[in-house]
Amino acid sequence: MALPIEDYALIGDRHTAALVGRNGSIDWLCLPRFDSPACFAGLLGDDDHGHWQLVPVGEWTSTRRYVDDSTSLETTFTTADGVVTLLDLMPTGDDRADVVRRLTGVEGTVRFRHEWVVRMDYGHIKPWVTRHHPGKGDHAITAVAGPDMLVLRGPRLPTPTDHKHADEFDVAAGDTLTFSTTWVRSSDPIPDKEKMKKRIKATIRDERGWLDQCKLEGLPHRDAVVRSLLTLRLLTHEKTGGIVAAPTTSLPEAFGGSRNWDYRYCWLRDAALTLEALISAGATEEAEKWRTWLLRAAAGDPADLQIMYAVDGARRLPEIELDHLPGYADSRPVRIGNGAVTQRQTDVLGEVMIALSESRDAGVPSDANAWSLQRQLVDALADSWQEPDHGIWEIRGPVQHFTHSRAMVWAAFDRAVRAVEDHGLEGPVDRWRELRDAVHAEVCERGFDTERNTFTQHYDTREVDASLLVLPLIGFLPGDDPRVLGTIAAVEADLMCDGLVLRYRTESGVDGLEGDEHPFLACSFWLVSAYAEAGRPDDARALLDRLVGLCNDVGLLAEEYDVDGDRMAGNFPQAFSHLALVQAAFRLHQHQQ
Ligand SMILES: OC[C@H]1O[C@H](O[C@H]2O[C@H](CO)[C@@H](O)[C@H](O)[C@H]2O)[C@H](O)[C@@H](O)[C@@H]1O
Repeated sequence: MALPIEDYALIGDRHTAALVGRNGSIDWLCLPRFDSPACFAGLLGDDDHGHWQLVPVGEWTSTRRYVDDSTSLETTFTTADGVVTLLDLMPTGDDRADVVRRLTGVEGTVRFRHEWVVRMDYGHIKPWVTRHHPGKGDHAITAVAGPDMLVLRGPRLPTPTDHKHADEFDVAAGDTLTFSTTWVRSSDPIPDKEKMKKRIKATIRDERGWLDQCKLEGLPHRDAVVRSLLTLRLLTHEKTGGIVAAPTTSLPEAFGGSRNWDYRYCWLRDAALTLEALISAGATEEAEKWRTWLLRAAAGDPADLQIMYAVDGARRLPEIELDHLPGYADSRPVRIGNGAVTQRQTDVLGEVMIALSESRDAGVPSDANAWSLQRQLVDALADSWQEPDHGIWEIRGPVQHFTHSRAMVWAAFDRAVRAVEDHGLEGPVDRWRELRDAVHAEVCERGFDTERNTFTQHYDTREVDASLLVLPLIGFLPGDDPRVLGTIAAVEADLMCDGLVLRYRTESGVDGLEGDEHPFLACSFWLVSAYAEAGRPDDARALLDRLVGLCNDVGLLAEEYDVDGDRMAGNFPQAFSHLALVQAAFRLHQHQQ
C-alpha cells in the first residue's frame, strides 16, 4: 500500500530515479531510464506490483535526511531494541544502473525484514527468478523478463515464497550489510560485483563538488534552494542533457480523480525554466548540454518543433492507459506517454528563447548551430503566432488565444532582438522589433479587461489565470505597472485557496477535463516573485516562508498541495515546483539588496 506522497524521498543516478518511502520501501523505480517501464510500481498499486523493502520487524519510527548536500538518503529506524540506519543511493559516474542499500547497526540489535518483489513492465509481469554463484563468495539472484534482468546481491539473499523473495535477520550495533540491485539487458552476462564503498564515496563527493560552483550567499531559505538545485540536477539526464518534468507518472492532481499524467519526459517549457533556475545559481554547464540536446531533438523542419520529447529526443510518446494498475489512492487511469505531445503551445518558444538568452548573458560560449536554430524557430513563429493554442496548462478543451502564450511570443521576439543588440548576432532585427511591438500592443488591448483592470486568461473571457503573474517576471511590463498590480489583485481575489494559488478556475470548463485540482505550487512561487517585483517584499517573504514550510522532511515538493488534506498531490518531486522555488528566492534576494 503506497504511503502519502510526502513520505517518499528521491534517489537517482541522473539516468533514472527511485522513490524510497519512510518505511524503507522502494515503491517506484524505472530502469534503466526515467521513462523505462517500472520494475517496482507499488506506488501505483499495492505490494504485489513490485517493491524492495528493508524495514524493522514490529514497531518502529523513522527519521530521514540527505547526507550533507548530496542526494544519498539516510533513514534512521528506531525500535525498542535499537537503532539502525539505512543508506540509499544510486551511484553515478559510470555506465551501470545500480541501487545500493546499506544497513548499519548503531545501537542494540534490531530484527529486519527484507522483501524483494520484482514485477517488470509496470507491475505486470512476474519475472523468472534464479539463484547464481558467479564467483567465489559471490551470490546473486536474477529476475528476468523480456528485455530486462535485475541482479540482487548482498551478504545474505532472500528466499522465494509465493512469488516474492523475503528474509529476516538481525542487525547488531557495528554491523554493515550492503545490498544492491543492478539492471542489465537480459541478453547480457551477470555483471561483476562492485566495490560499493568506493562508489558511495565518489557519488557523494561529486555532488558536493557540483554545488561548490553555485553562488548562494545571503539567499533566503538557502537549504531549500540547495535541495531544489540538487533535485533539478537529478532530473537532468547525464548523457543526453534532457531534463524530465518529474520522475513519476499518474500521481493524481485530485485523489481518486482522473487528472493523472506521465511527466517522465522533457518539456521544452519545464526544461527551459529549469535552466533559468540553474543559471541564476551559477550552474551553467547544464545549459550547454541542454542546448545540444535541443539541437538534436529539434532537428528538421522548425515547423515540426514539438512541445516535449523523450529523454533522448525521440518524438513519439503515445498516451496509453495501464488498466492492470489500480492507481495511487484509486486514481485511474494510470497513463504512460502523454497526449499533450501533439499540442500547439505557443508559449514554449518564448521560454526557450529566454533560457538561451540568459545562457548567453551568463557567458555560456556561443554556438553557431544553436543561433541558426533559434533564428529559424523565431522566423517560423513570425508566420504562426496569431493561431490559437492549448496554452501553458496544456488544456484538453478547445484552443484559445491565451494571453500568456501571446506574452511569450513577445518574449521570443524580444530575446531575438536582444541577441542582435547585446551580443552582435545576425538577424532581421527590424522585422523582429516590429513584431515584438505589435504583439505587445495586441496583448495589452485584447488580453486586458479595462473594467476590472486585469489581464485575462484568454482573449474571449473575463477569467484570470495564474500564468499572468509571469508577465512582469519576463519584462513584459514593470512589476509596479498599474495593470500588473490589478492582475495580482484579481489573482488574489479569484484564485487563492487558503493562501496558495490555483492555476485557473476549473469551473469555467476551459480545460475540457472532469474534476477539480489543488493549488499549483509553481504558481504560488510566481506570486512570491510578482510581489517582490511589485514592491511588496513583506508579502513575498511571508508567502515564501509558508511555501518552503510545505516541503516534506527532506525538502521535496510535488506539483500541487491539497490544503484541506494538508498533503501533497500530483507528480513528485516536480521540477516546476522546485525551479519556481529557486527563482522566487533569487527574485526576493535581488529586491532585498
Ligand atoms: O492539466 C492538464 C495537463 O497536465 C499536465 O501538464 C502539466 O504538466 C506539465 C509538465 O510539468 C507542464 O508543462 C504543464 O504546464 C502542466 O499543465 C499534463 O502533462 C498534460 O498532459 C495535461 O493535459
